[in-house]
Amino acid sequence: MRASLIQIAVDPDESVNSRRGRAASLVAAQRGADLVVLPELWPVGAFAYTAFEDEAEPLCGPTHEVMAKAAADAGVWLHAGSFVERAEDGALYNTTLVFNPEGERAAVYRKIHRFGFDKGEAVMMGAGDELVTLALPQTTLGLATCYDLRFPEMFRGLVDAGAETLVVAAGWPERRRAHWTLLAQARAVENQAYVLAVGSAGTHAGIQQAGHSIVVDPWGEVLAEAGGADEEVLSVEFDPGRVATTREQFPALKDRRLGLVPPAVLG
Ligand SMILES: O=C(O)CCC(=O)C(=O)O
Repeated sequence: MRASLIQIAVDPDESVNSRRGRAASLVAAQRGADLVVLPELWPVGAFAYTAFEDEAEPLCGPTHEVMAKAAADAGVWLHAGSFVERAEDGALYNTTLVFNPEGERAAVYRKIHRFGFDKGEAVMMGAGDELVTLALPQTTLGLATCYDLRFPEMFRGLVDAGAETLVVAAGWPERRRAHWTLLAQARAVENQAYVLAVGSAGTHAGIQQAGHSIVVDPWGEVLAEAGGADEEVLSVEFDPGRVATTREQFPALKDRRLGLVPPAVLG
């Protein structure tokens, strides 16, 4: 199976429309790949909070339209990163769309863990509450967005639902790049799954992006990593069958102890 991770640059000098067109061209150039993945909130920028309201789109808005066509033109499964969705009730969500090679929408995932503690996305957006997996012919994807990477229980939930390839679309800051790499490898090792983690490039809203998109195999080995924080397409061939063989040969997931008794409260 071949995947292309598009580590697109999010630059405030480029309009959202222009970046949409450029993203579509980058996707089109990946014909021959099985799966193409874009990062989190690439149309507007993950930290461009002041633009969220103005650039919010309905589910079937311009990003949906352009990405559906790009998937069909390239004939690929397209994980179109995420965009700022305005739901029918007016609430904003950090929403991921996946399209099949015919350009039909195959999955929608609303980011579950919102970043920012008491500001930014955490107060501006609603939280998704549904885990999303998607069966492709070669592997079952489990969908996650950026800050979700810090929550191992979410990934276990995805694995319990059948995920073999965990896709993380991010706008991860350079300041915490070491966490990005470490957590991507940890999620792969503990779940004996592939991790395809794509970040964005450039600097927006004063936040330098980490780039360094990374693909990790079910043994925790790094199969491919972007060279830095510039725009880059990271292409990788991987064997989805290695998830099953790794889980058979080193069956640690079978040794989980669920439902442990909580510690007694003393005194
Ligand atoms: O957890 C982090 O360090 C980064 C998370 C983040 O930037 C996001 O979710 O947008």
